[in-house]
Amino acid sequence: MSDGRKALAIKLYEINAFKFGDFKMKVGINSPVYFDLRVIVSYPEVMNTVSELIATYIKEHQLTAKHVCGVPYTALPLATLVSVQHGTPMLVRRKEAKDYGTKKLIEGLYNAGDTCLIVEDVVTSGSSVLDTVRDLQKEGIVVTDAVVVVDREQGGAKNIADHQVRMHSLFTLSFLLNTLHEAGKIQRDTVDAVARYIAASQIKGDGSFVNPQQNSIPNDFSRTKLSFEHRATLAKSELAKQLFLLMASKKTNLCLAADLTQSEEILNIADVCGPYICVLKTHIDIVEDFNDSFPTKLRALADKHNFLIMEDRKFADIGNTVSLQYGKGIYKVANWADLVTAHALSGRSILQGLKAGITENALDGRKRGVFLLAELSNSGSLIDAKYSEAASKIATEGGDIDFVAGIVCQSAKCFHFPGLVQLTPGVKIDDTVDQLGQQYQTPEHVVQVRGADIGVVGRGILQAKSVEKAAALYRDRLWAAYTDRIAK
Ligand SMILES: O=c1ccn([C@@H]2O[C@H](COP(=O)(O)O)[C@@H](O)[C@H]2O)c(=O)[nH]1
Repeated sequence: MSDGRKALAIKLYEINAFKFGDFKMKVGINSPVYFDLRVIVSYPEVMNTVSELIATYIKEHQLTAKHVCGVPYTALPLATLVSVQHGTPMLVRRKEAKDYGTKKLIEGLYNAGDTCLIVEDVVTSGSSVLDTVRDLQKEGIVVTDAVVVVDREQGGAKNIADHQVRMHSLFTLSFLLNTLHEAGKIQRDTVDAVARYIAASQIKGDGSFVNPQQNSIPNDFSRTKLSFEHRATLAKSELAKQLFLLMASKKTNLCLAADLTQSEEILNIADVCGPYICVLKTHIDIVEDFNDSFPTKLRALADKHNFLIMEDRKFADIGNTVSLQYGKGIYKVANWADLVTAHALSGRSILQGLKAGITENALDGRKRGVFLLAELSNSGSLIDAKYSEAASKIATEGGDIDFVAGIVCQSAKCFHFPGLVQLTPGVKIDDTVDQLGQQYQTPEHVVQVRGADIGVVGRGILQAKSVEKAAALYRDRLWAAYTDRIAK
């Protein structure tokens, strides 16, 4: 059972059902760790494993009951599988009574005095389990046990036991953290920081906190407080990991937007500014004299100065077209760009399309990654908060998150996952706007207020008298803003 549980713990982490960051909880405080077991319905093999583990647990501990009931809503499909596997009839608790027909809160066939076992996904304070227990008890149903997938160890087990219901868990938070640490997925620091946080935020049966000071507990996992080195250990994408480590070792979070139309100009500026940047960003379709040797020369400079190349193509079509645009045509972007940008407009298929565009020719031993656009820097952009949220969801949930290195956006609130890189364009020291809608902020503002990990500078460097001095200045100010941010 233990090996099966360990494998499942790692799988839950890999599919982002278990994540680190800064999450607002139902109990009113923010948490550095969050379980989102809703995602497992998209992974039938995970659903199967979880429900089999619950069924085995019930059998081994002889938790026999006449019915099984899932706490709405996430645990409902799990309870259904357990019911079918055990041949135990299910009861369904409605969260609100229908205002027509039977107006019942508990659906299914039962008699007063019947026993019922509760199934729940995650327990924090235990209040959701107790709400279900209460509604069952109102019908005269007897509840003595609840099986939960994850016990966050914040007092829920005791609060539930105070109502004469035993809580059994497949996983405690400590077990999950230690398993991930043993498997090399997270650092000891992460385990210790979460443990400190959980110990300091124990919840009593009435929903109040044991430690009245709990609101002052710092969440060490707010992404803007973590170092790039630490965030590299939490990244799910190889390119995000590489970029965090590159920034940390080279001490630069400057991306140069090389928006020039002649290939020689781009190569010259890449050579001069290379020592100061972590990423060089191109718009290959503005280059007037493109030929096949240009990407080869640019790659050589990227290797010489240790920076990554990002083609800011902002792909936005259906998956099939995007795969052709990425891998084929004159530019064959997939062959030379470490990173590309893409709009989230067409949904998840954009990621699948891009992955499909990486052809045999592009397999040079390097990984590829994408930055999804969740916000734009220009005035009058049609992107709204709902769109940004949906875009960041695509970047953090689902089977292709290993391909997403980061998000292009303008605000720290846009996403929470510390394993993604925030790239923020619109950085200039001496202007606030251009003639065509671009809006600029200072390096300090984008990093410390807007949450940028990388600041993108184009004309601020390209139009300077000395591009090298300007690159050094932007590098210094962006980097100092980052080091101040994590020191505070
Ligand atoms: O929201 C966005 C997304 C991308 N960009 C790109 O960044 C640079 C900015 O250049 P500046 O000269 O510093 O204005 C440019 O390549 C844009 O295509 C952006 O500005 N805003």
